[in-house]
Amino acid sequence: MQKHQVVMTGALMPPALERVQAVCEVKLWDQGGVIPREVLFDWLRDAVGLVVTGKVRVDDELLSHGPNLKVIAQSAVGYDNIDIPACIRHGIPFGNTPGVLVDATADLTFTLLLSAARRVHEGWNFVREGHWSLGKDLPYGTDIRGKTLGIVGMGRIGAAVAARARAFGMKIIYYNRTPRSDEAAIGATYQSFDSLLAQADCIIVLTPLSAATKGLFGREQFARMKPTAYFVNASRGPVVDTAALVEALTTRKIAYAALDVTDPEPLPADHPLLKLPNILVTPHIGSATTETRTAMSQLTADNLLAGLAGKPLKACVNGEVNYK
Ligand SMILES: NC(=O)c1ccc[n+]([C@@H]2O[C@H](COP(=O)([O-])OP(=O)(O)OC[C@H]3O[C@@H](n4cnc5c(N)ncnc54)[C@H](O)[C@@H]3O)[C@@H](O)[C@H]2O)c1
Ligand SMILES: O=C(O)[C@H](O)CO
Repeated sequence: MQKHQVVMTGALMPPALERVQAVCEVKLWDQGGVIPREVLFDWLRDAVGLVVTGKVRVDDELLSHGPNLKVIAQSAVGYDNIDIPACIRHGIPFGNTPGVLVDATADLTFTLLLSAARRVHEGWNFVREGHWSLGKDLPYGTDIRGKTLGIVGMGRIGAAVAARARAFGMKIIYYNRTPRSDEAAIGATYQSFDSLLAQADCIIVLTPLSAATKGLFGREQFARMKPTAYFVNASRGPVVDTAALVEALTTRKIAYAALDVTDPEPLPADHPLLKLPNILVTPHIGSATTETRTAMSQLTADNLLAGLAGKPLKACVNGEVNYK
């Protein structure tokens, strides 16, 4: 039986990769970094399937180099790098990985808040430098019990963060594109964006990146927050204006930031954010556990194989596409 020609811009986890390789001839970019665009264009010429991992921009230009593409599957829930209208124009279904990464990402997001509030990483650095007693170099942290948490983007991951925050005794308010009909079950109260900014002791951002959310947090928004506010971003870097965040942290418009995502990514070693004392940064590891990355890879393989068979994808973003 002739195998399907598939391009992968990075490896899926072994069990999923093996499933795909059993029925597909896979051209895999395994040299680290982002696959150069010219290489990708060349590889796409005969491909019927494309698996995207990492920062690959899928647009009209790319799709025009893959005239035989029947499906694109990305191992991530966020798809701000994919031009969905272009996929529809080219008649290509696009699949992502919602749901399976909710708990891992919510765990990491809440860990960022706790680590920042309790100065965990600073404590560790302090001990490694040979210190022990608290002094001016290791200020007290802050309690989160009884504090107001504002979640911006109350979707799947936002609701899972709310469940964790409830267990820690926080009061939860949220701002979303539309209020949720199940907010009583989530234990959160809808607020306007400005009201949330003014009331929250801690703010967690979990919206997708879109035209509406790019730069949602800028100078004006940081100025509206409490000077004691903790700010956590686990969505996408460009939802925050980085220069405005640096200024807000430097001038203590807000107290502290913890970021799993930044703009740019990766942050250059000499970036101003990394020089600040009141920040914690992790390298976009929200979903990075073995179990979750395996589940994401399996769902990506499911989407790919369904698309190659001309069947509806398990998780399809552009469900209205006419299957080739
Ligand atoms: N740090 C990581 O590793 C990591 C992991 C997974 C997801 N993410 C990011 O988290 C995002 C959310 O994932 P999810 O599965 O919870 O998605 P989701 O679609 O379930 O939730 C997103 C929520 O944001 C809301 N929203 C959209 N636009 C908005 C706007 N303009 N203003 C206010 N709210 C808005 C939506 O109504 C929805 O409730 C992803 O798109 C991705 O960018 C990051
Ligand atoms: O969107 C996602 O799934 C995460 O950011 C992993 O890339």
